[in-house]
Amino acid sequence: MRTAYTADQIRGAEHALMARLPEGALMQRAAAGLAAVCADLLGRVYGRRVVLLVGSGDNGGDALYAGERLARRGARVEAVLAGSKTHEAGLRALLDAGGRVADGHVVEAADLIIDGLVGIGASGALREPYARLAQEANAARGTVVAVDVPSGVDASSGRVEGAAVRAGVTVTMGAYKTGLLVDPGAAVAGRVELCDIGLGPYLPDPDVAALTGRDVDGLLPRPGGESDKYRRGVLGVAAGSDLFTGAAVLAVGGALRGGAGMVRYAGREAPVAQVRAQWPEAVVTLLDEPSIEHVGRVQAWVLGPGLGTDAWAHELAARVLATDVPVLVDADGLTLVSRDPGLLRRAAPVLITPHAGELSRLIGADRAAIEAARLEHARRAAAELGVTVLLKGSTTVVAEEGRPARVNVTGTPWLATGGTGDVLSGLAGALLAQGLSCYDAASCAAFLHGVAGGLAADGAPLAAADVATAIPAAMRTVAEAAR
Ligand SMILES: NC(=O)C1=CN([C@@H]2O[C@H](COP(=O)(O)OP(=O)(O)OC[C@H]3O[C@@H](n4cnc5c(N)ncnc54)[C@H](OP(=O)(O)O)[C@@H]3O)[C@@H](O)[C@H]2O)[C@@H](O)CC1
Ligand SMILES: [K+]
Repeated sequence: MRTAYTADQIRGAEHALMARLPEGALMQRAAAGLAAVCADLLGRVYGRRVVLLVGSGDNGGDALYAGERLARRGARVEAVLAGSKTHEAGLRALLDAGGRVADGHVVEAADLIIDGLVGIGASGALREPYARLAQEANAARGTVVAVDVPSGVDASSGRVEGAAVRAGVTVTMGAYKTGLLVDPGAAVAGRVELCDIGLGPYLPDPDVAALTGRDVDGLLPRPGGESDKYRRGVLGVAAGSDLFTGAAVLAVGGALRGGAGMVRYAGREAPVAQVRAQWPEAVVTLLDEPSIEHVGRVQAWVLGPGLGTDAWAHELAARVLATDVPVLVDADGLTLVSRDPGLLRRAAPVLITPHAGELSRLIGADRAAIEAARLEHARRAAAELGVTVLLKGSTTVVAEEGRPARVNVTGTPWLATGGTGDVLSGLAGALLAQGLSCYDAASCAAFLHGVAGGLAADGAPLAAADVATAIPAAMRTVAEAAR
């Protein structure tokens, strides 16, 4: 499990650790780690041009001391002093080692640029001249190494307001910051290298966590010798309509590949015909009425993909949500519950799987605001609606009250195509039916869906059905990662 922390949590741990160490020791550890990564990136250090972008706080101090170390190894190090003040001891150390303060534009010609403008002490959008320097670094040919977080990224949320450094590598001190795992911050952090400065024992419970393949493998249900199709978990799927038959086919496909013992599909004529034709494995019930009375027992439901939003669909949604088993609500199901929030008031667990637009209707927030602060809005929705939220998008986030939010780190931009969400719903539903909690089912499904998308795409476009087909291979991939 990769864990990450807010700026305040990091600061608290740093204070506790600093109290036990001589002054400046932590910054020296940070600088040593940073310089080592930079030296690796440069290959040969001697004679290479390194530019330090130095802000007024300790983030600039880290950059200056790392610059000192590189200067001692023969690099030509120049510091651009951007702040109203500068870490004095750090600057002296750099100058003593042969480094210089830059006069004029040096960023463009650098082999390596160290972004020490701001770290966890930043607030709000980058001011000038920081914002201009961030843009110069982004336009330069040299590798950009961010200290702690790329400047312009809010360390606690991943939020970016205005300009931000786009790093090739981020060397983060002591522990991951939440903003390095959540877009848009994650997208500009590049490869993240964790520099151990001894913070571990002082860290509190994490703010967010990201599952690894090993974690997912450990959580996935495995059939035992005495398993039969009923004991392995039966999933009900209420999806599809005469207009949208494909959503039903894709959700059932995701569910069948997700390891459910059996999938019961219930729907209207056209999707029933399609599901029957595509998936002889599914047990299909044609619904004359919006009722699930004759569907048979299930351990969980997927409700909503392609279901439509008419009175018939509303009635079916009400019946499904009136059961006492976990329900995953997606797509049209989300539209129905946003019109009739009372439907979500039930004792059994609910997992909702919105994208930003669907979430905006559910909690009355602006879509762009949700995209900019995904974690905050997913948490808000979980608290306000009393459900588990899987917010889809550039970084998929799983939020549930009282637990650290989970951030998904797998996936490919090729997954942004019609129908992949239906596959995800089927997969997550299958995991729910097998007994995983909403929290674990959502985070494992997001992880596997991302891996399956990568395998299916392999650098080229994919169709949603390919993702469902690739789910077993994704499960084998996480099993191999765990070995
Ligand atoms: N503590 C430790 O033990 C260790 C800490 N370490 C390192 O220290 C970093 C934290 O250092 P920090 O607390 O000094 O804050 P930091 O991120 O440098 O920025 C603060 C300065 O930025 C400025 N500023 C703020 N917002 C701004 C904006 N929008 N646009 C422009 N300027 C803005 C603000 O200036 P002011 O507003 O006062 O002019 C303020 O002075 C941390 O990320 C890690 O790298 C490591 O060495 C490990 C040990
Ligand atoms: K930085």
